[in-house]
Amino acid sequence: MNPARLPLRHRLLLTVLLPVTLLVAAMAGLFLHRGERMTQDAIVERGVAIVSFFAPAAEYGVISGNPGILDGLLQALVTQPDVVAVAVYERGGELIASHGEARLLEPARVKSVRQPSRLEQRDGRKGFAAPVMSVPLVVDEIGVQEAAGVPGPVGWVYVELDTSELDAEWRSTMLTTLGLALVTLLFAALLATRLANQVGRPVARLVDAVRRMAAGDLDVQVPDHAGSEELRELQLGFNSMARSIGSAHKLMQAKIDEATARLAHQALHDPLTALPNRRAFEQALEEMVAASRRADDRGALCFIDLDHFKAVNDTAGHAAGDALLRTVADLIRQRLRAEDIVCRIGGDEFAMILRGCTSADAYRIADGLCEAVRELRFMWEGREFRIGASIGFAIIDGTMESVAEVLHAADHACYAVKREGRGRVMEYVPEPPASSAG
Ligand SMILES: Nc1nc2c(ncn2[C@@H]2O[C@H](COP(=O)(O)OP(=O)(O)OP(=O)(O)O)[C@@H](O)[C@H]2O)c(=O)[nH]1
Repeated sequence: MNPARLPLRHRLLLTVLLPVTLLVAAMAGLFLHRGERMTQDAIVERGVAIVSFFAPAAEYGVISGNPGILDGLLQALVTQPDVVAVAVYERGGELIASHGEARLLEPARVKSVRQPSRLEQRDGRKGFAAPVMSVPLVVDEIGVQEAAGVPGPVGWVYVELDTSELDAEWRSTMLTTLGLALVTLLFAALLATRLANQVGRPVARLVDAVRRMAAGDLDVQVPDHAGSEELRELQLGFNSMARSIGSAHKLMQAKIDEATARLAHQALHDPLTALPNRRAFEQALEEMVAASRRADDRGALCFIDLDHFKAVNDTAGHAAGDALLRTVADLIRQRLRAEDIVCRIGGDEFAMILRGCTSADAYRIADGLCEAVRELRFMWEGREFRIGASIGFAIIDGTMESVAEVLHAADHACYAVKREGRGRVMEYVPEPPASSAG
């Protein structure tokens, strides 16, 4: 596991807890180890001290072989709080006197002892033994003095101590130490968790918010109440930055939507008259023709070509021609029903798609328009201009195969009006099929 890949919160926890745990464990271990050694050493020292004192004191009793002499000494020893058994052996290994119940006593081992020492320890007890040495005296011309040479032991003493109370005390000290170490670790863990939460959580939320922003969620905000002032500033800064980016994005999106709508409108409308253009006209006509073939939906396509429009352009200029085109567009628009469509399909050419009408209806509407254009008095810089309109129409009733056929029919009718003198309305009449020569 690579610690660098851990989340920040876990890394903070690890950084604080690992050294603290190691330190507490090392301190507790050292304390327990040294404490135990010192306690055991003190007990051994005491046991050795007791047998060291006991051996010379028992010398006379051992040499005399009289247990009665040793009795008082043994009684005094067992009154010591931790001394539970004492025993005295003579040179041959025979037990001379004893007191208390010795559990670890092995006479053979006692007799092998050459100096005060610990023999055995088990079940909360420790056994100590020491040789009883007798220093023989010689009487010479100087007086009474110790004989030369190393004498052998004349007997042995044995003392057994009960250390269970000390052991229990030591166990309790050990448990207290371990408990303290545990409490210290828990406290450290609590502080580390708080620290990790105070720093790690806000940072994790910020990271998450940045990711959501990158994924397109620009309304994202983070809570701004982190414990540390620097983090709080970071949170507030992020929120204000996110708000700015969000509103800039919304503004930009609104402009894009507006531009897109404008482009879409421009693509389908004539800039001069604001009427639907040729493209929109073709779409509308396709729908109308499809509807007429699908259902019994009748309509009419009218082509309007202005008469003598060029004269206005030539006499009063292009601006006048433009103004006149706008006037005529308004005129046609005002005369149409809501369900009808009027488009500018060329220079001075307009087209109307009339829905749900018969041939008579279409004629009436077109004728009314023709009359209105004829009546129009267009004024430009104090001069009056008059124009006319030639209108040809074709009925859309599902009998024609295609849009092209309908277009051709209306155009044909309009051309016929132009040819026959302008200024009126004519319906397209299909030519009768050529009769077969009889
Ligand atoms: N002002 C203006 N003139 C245009 C525009 N588009 C085309 N024209 C002009 O409109 C005229 C149309 O020509 P015609 O239809 O032959 O002119 P007309 O006098 O109506 O002829 P008839 O239809 O035979 O009566 C041309 O002179 C074009 O230059 C435009 O957007 N603005």
